[in-house]
Amino acid sequence: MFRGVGHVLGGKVLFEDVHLDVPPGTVLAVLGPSGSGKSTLLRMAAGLSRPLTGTVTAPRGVGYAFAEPRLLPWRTALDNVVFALGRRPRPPDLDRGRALLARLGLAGSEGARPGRLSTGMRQRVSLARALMPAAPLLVLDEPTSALDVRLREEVSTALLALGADAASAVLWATHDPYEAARVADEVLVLTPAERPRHTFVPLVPRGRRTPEDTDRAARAITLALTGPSPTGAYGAAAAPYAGPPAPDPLGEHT
Ligand SMILES: Nc1ncnc2c1ncn2[C@@H]1O[C@H](COP(=O)(O)OP(=O)(O)OP(=O)(O)O)[C@@H](O)[C@H]1O
Repeated sequence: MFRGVGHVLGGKVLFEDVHLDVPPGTVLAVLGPSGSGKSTLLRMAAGLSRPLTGTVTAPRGVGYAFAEPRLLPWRTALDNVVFALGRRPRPPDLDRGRALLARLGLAGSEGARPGRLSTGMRQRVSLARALMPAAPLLVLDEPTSALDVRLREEVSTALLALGADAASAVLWATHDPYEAARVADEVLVLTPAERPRHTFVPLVPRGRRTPEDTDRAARAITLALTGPSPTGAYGAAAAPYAGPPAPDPLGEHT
């Protein structure tokens, strides 16, 4: 997907020589301090902008949930969701749209316009819209940032079931190391250090991950975000995680 990608914005080098692949059915979480380039990298992955150096191969279909919901205010929640198809919705499309909204806790709000919804509800409508096309690439820019703790867990579980477990490749930007450690198969940290500008944190496959693995990985990610030597810090903690990701036995591929 990314081959030797580097980018500069406003005179600041955001990343350089990034190589990454996100296989179908897996989640790559992207973390980094505010302004480190997460959204920029996500837009490139979707083919919405070009890198200064290197190449990006974007798939044909992309479901994208931007950091701000960007809903059409004159359309209902359901109309906003099915709008993602870019064609006149058929009855099965409307059924799928309703089911996605229900899965994200919005049953009963299908007919509401965005102005009548809370910030967290609008965020979930935008997530349902991104899921609607069941695209090969799902890009989620801080998808749970407007949700309370309980909803964060519920919505991230639903996103995994409807995204990665349905065979999409998922790019998921977040500020939360614990969320990344729970949902991702691999983590890309845009580091505040000058060198390296980015580091990858591999994780125990989701189907085999214990709560202790998640806690350990969250600490490793936090170290990568803050520590001067992320590779060294993770190296010690990472030994039990080594090995390629195995298929998630809980995943229901359709
Ligand atoms: N159009 C632009 N022109 C110049 N600089 C820009 C432009 N867009 C973004 N930037 C800068 O690029 C950097 C990366 O921005 P980006 O939105 O990708 O960061 P981010 O990691 O997603 O941040 P946040 O966590 O705050 O959402 C920032 O320093 C930002 O100021």
